[in-house]
Amino acid sequence: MKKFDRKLILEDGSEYYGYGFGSEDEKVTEIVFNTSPVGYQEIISDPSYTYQTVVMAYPLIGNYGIAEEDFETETPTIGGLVVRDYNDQPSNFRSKYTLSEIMEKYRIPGIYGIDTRKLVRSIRDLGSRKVLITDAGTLLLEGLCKLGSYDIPKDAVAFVSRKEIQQYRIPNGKYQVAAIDCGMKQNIVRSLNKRGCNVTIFPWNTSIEEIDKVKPDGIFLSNGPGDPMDVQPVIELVRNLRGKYPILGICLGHQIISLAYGARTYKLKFGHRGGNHPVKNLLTGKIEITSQNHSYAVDRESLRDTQLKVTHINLLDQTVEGVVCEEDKVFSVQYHPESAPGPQDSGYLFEQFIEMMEGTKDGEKN
Ligand SMILES: NC(=O)CC[C@H](N)C(=O)O
Repeated sequence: MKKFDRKLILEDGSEYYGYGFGSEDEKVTEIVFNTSPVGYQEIISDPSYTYQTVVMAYPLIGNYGIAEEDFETETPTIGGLVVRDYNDQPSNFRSKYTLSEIMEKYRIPGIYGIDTRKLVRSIRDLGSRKVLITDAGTLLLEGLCKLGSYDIPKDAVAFVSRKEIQQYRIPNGKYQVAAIDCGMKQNIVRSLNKRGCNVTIFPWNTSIEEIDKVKPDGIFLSNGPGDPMDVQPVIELVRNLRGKYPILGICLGHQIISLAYGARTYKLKFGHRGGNHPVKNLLTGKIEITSQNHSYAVDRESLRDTQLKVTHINLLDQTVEGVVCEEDKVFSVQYHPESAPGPQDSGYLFEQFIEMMEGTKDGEKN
């Protein structure tokens, strides 16, 4: 048997030996798991995974390679990737690179040959926690010291957000959407463009004056990494924008909206990451199968004293998955209607946003 050359050390002292792929960097990150059977390219390039190492519960990863058109961001920033079996010989006519090549390019360490069933169970039992990905020869004590002395940075949104305004215009675009980039996935831009929206993307710390200048029909608040409480400037921005424009928020954007209206957020034990989470739409009674990727959730009790109403709940653990303030034309969801690959049940939320913008265009603006 080939000799192990890399390993994971977790805060509880457990070690998992395997083989390296991607970059050989040593890193401390937070360990989480994702249960989607496909979508590893979108996962490694989703900015929401900044400073996190993802364990893929599905055992075979890499087999369809990497396609130029499928990146969620130009520069992937995920912390690391852990898989059971890595396939370095993709078979797919769209594939341009192997997963390992891209992970090497963006300095993302990978490890394969790991008992991912055991590791996922340990994350479920003990929760998400810090992990060191390192050479197989690193001593356990040395690794534990590194884990203990390193705090995961809180600047993830500032790190991944665009530094300049960027436009994505389409021929005959009917609506102008101003998007606040906290780590925005490209498929959200594609989803809006496809439905007739020009999108102007602003850095996370933009001012309301800058946004007003483009005369938007609606505001979009993006997904993004880290704790929503760490992005106070965006929470403040939403307090000023609400009531002035229709607003749609996704994931981090949903948490930011809830905080702006006075609700609270909290960290889940190990979060929700996968492509088959059932969510109930309380307004229609329908159930959607959704794609999810989050560690934090909005506290349901804390919404009571706000202007927000719960619109969606997760049927696995009853957590809040969507809210609305009808008066202000503000709504948001914790999951991903733009998901690709993934269930398409929730695409109607973009149509709902467009209807709100259409209503406002007709002179209903508050
Ligand atoms: N995908 C996201 O936007 C994630 C939001 C937030 N960082 C969380 O983990 O809950």
